[in-house]
Amino acid sequence: MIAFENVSKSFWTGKSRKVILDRASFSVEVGNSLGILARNGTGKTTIINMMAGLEKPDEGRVVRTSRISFPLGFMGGILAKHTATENARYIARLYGLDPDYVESFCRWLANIDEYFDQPVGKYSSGMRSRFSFALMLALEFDIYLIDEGMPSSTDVEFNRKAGEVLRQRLKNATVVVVSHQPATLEKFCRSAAVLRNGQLYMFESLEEAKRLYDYQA
Ligand SMILES: Nc1ncnc2c1ncn2[C@@H]1O[C@H](COP(=O)(O)OP(=O)(O)OP(=O)(O)O)[C@@H](O)[C@H]1O
Repeated sequence: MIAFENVSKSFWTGKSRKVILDRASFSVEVGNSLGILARNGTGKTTIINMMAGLEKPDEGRVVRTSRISFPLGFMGGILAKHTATENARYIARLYGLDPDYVESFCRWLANIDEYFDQPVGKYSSGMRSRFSFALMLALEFDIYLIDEGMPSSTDVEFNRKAGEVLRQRLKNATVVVVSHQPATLEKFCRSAAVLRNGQLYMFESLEEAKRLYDYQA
């Protein structure tokens, strides 16, 4: 579970205060995948980062009682001067997993051939995003955090394999997806929420959430 208790978060823009959350309380339960609809620039990444523990609220607290992933595509734990092999094995040890399994899973999914043994700093952006996505799926989490859907990969084989692995994972895991597009949420989520004026409004279904989201358009 991830619970936001009276969480406030805002940024000073140089001219005014941009409010992301204003004393907001809500929770994400394991087993109930949640899609959050929010317009661009209203705080999607900030909320996902607070769920992951990468950013702190100004006030209130975020309680996390499950194994929560880093956000999909987050490269913060991957060192550019090390190879994918070294990164995968190091992160496997940090999470108490078998390094051989994590390395071979990432080799299979990321589809970057001999570059797997080159420093990550030499990768194209597509290779980096495939590797970070493979790494996230190799680790076992209760809740996966996804910012704006799947990575936009042009690698057809990767998209097919990654989509299949994600579908398998979601039989047992929960996902939180933030997006400005309802269509992105349809694939993953059971319930939905709308971020609006510093509050997160929760709904049982995406259809209900879309009504509030459309209303403000
Ligand atoms: N560290 C920061 N300092 C100042 N302003 C920030 C900071 N981080 C984010 N912001 C501002 O807060 C707002 C929300 O940012 P955030 O990246 O969470 O939004 P988003 O909905 O994910 O945006 P996008 O859809 O464009 O990626 C934006 O106006 C952004 O400029």
